[in-house]
Amino acid sequence: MTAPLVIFDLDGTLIDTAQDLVTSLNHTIAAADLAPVSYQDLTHLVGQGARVMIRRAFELRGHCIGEQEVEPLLERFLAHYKREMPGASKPYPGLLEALDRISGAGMTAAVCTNKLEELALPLIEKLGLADRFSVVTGGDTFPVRKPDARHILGTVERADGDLRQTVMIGDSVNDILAARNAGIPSIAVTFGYSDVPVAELQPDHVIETFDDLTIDLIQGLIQARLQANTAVE
Ligand SMILES: O=C(O)COP(=O)(O)O
Ligand SMILES: [Mg+2]
Repeated sequence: MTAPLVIFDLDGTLIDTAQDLVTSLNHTIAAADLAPVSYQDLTHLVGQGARVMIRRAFELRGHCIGEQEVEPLLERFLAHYKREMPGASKPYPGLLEALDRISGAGMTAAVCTNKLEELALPLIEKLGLADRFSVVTGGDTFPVRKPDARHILGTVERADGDLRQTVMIGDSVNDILAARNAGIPSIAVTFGYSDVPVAELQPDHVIETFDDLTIDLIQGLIQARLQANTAVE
C-alpha cells in the first residue's frame, strides 16, 4: 500500500517568513516612493506568490500596476529576498518533532507552496529541511497553482502518493480550497497569515500548534474521508 502523504504549505505554515517578506517587499516598493507596509497588511497581500503580493501592495497604496510594470519590481524583490535568505525565517515551534513523527510512522511529507520554486527550494535547503520532504512544488511548477486542485494533484503524483491517503495542512484560504477542490481532508493552522479566522474557512480540522499534529489525527482524517467516499459510491 502507498504510504500516507502529508502535504504542507510553506509561508505561514512550515516557516515563519513574515518578517523577511515584509522587509523585502518594503525594499521593493520604496523604489516607487511608497510608504512601507506592516505585518498586519501582509495577511491581505501574501498567498498568491511574489508578483501578486507586489501588485496588492501597490493597490493598498492606491496604485494599480500592469503586468509589465511588475516585472522589474519582482526582480528587485527576488534579488533582495535571495540575498538576505534565510534572514529571520524559521520553522514554527514543534515542526521538526511533527516531521519526525510523520516519517517515524512511515508517512511521507511534501511541500505545496505558491512561493516561486527559486525562493522555496533554497529557503528549505538553507534551513536544513531539504531531506525532510520528498518533493517541493512551487507557484510556478505547474501552469496553475493553489487553490487549483491540479497543484495538489501534481504534488501527489510527483511524491508517488495516493490522493485517497493524502492530507493538506495550510494557513490560508488557498490551501483549504485547494484541498477541497482536490477532494482531500485539510488541517488549518491558526498561527499563519490568514486574513480571516481559519475556522471560517471550514477545514476538516484546526490545530493551534504542531504538537497537535498527531499520527492519530492524520490517520483519522484519512479514514473518515475514505468512509465518507465509500458511503456515497
Ligand atoms: O508566497 C506566497 O504568496 C504564498 O506562499 P504559501 O503558498 O507557501 O503560503
Ligand atoms: Mg501559507
